[in-house]
Amino acid sequence: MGGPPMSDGAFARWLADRAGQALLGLRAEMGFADAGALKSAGDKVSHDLIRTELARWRPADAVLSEEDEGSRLAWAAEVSADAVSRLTADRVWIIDPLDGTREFSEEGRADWAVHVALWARDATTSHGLIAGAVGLPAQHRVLGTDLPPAAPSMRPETAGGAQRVRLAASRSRPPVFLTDLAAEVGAQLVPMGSAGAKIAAVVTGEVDAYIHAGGQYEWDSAAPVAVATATGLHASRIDGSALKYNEADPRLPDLLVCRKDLASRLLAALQRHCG
Ligand SMILES: Nc1ncnc2c1ncn2[C@@H]1O[C@H](COP(=O)(O)O)[C@@H](OP(=O)(O)O)[C@H]1O
Ligand SMILES: [Mg+2]
Repeated sequence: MGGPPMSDGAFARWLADRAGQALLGLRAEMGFADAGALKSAGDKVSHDLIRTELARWRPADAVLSEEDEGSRLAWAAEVSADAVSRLTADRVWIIDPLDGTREFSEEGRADWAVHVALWARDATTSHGLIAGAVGLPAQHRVLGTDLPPAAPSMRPETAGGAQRVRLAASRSRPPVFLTDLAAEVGAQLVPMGSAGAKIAAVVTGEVDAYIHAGGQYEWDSAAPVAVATATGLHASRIDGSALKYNEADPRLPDLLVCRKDLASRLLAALQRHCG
């Protein structure tokens, strides 16, 4: 029996795909009658699988996973063994075993994802991420930095003028300022679950941008941001500053991911609405 792919990018893809297949199997086995039970089982099955494979194939690396006990704590407050090791480690896997847990539990929805990213101390990128994969099991695809998709091109303008910007946002917790911002820039809001699914939709050109504010953690965006930047997209905080990963405090409450040609226009609008 062969082992998993050796390069970190191909390994991230392999892991995201394996976890995604397990999650599809769980949906088929449990059905949708008990959403709470399906969500809990999904988080656990995917986390356990990824944790086990990382321990087996990358034993020297540290891990930050949404589903680890104490993962949301800032390191300075209450120190768990994992929090200490990841802050001194040279390589840290940042994992969201099931992003869009709510959508995973709703029959027919495909906007949920598995996130596997690798942060490295000696990375030359501003975010520090050197590999990542976003599994979209119900869409039967995995996007990864090992084979980054081509950057989406600008859409042709209509005869009557510029196309409306399609702006993805949370279905359940969109930023309070977003309706006003969308009206100002003439954007159409596209509600969608999962940060990974929304960033994947920007990568594939199904939408033009994703804006989030009001709360999120590093694992919600690490893997999809690694793929987005490998593809040549803009990814930053909503004030334009760099996204940083493997910080002592894992909260990373806001971000903008979009085509590069839209970045200055959207950052200027963000400055007016929440600067
Ligand atoms: N205000 C907030 N505070 C904390 N996490 C948030 C948040 N808004 C969104 N998120 C997290 O970001 C991910 C995408 O959210 P959404 O689908 O609403 O866009 C979800 O991850 P999980 O599904 O992994 O919990 C969700 O929990
Ligand atoms: Mg998440």
